[in-house]
Amino acid sequence: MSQQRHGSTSGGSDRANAVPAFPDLPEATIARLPEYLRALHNLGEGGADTISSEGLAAAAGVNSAKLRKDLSHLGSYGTRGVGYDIALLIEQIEYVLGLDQRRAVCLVGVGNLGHALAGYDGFASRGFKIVALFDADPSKVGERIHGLIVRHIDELPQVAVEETIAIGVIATPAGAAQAVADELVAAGVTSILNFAPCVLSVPANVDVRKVDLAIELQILSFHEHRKASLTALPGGRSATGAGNQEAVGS
Ligand SMILES: NC(=O)c1ccc[n+]([C@@H]2O[C@H](COP(=O)([O-])OP(=O)(O)OC[C@H]3O[C@@H](n4cnc5c(N)ncnc54)[C@H](O)[C@@H]3O)[C@@H](O)[C@H]2O)c1
Repeated sequence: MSQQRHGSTSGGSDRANAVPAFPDLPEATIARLPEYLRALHNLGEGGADTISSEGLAAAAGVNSAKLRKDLSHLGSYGTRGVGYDIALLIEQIEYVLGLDQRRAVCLVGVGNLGHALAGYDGFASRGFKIVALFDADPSKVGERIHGLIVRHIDELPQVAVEETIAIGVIATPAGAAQAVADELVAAGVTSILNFAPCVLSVPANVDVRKVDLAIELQILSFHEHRKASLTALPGGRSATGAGNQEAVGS
């Protein structure tokens, strides 16, 4: 779930040639771009310079026609018989996702989930640095987690300016999440990743994405239910093929 905003930018001259004036991308395409990026990095690290659309689609776990359509939105069509230039495509996707700029992240709520997120190396390796941790519980304030000291939530306005925090992650109980979102917005944060199981109300210029693993499990439960009902049909119809893969959160 998200409210997506598309800014406009002229970009540098090389990039302006590589990517059409800021592309207006379907939400589903935006959600798949990080999957393509991850697959491209893996392929590049494996020594490949180019990749066919079928190869990249298989590595990203999507259908190749969908991948070609997604990449055509970036003005990237590959070369017949050669495929896509991996380094160029990485540059194009990183540009569109804005990953060529450092984005400071803060985390609010340093409980069970917050501890795990604060210690996750995967953010830094993908260009996001958690620069501050906040909690309202005085017994947690001052605790050091992976080199960062937990600060009281009251320090958020000052730290948000000092660290130019762009993205706030909420890992508080649902009952506190709206108040925390309001504090993040008041501190100038315009993108929020919400792990709390609730809907946040935010101004139109603020983007929110929600992560809820329970919802993903409920969707898988639906598919289990559907498969069981198919095999229970007379004649025992059963699903075949490669199965469906969707990235969590897409
Ligand atoms: N999205 C998911 O898939 C997923 C998975 C697990 C947990 N969750 C959710 O994540 C949230 C955190 O779960 P948890 O198990 O870590 O909970 P927790 O109780 O261990 O931690 C919550 C932390 O938030 C802090 N907090 C409470 N109010 C605050 C406020 N106003 N300002 C700052 N900090 C505040 C608490 O002091 C505590 O440290 C819950 O909403 C939970 O439902 C989501």
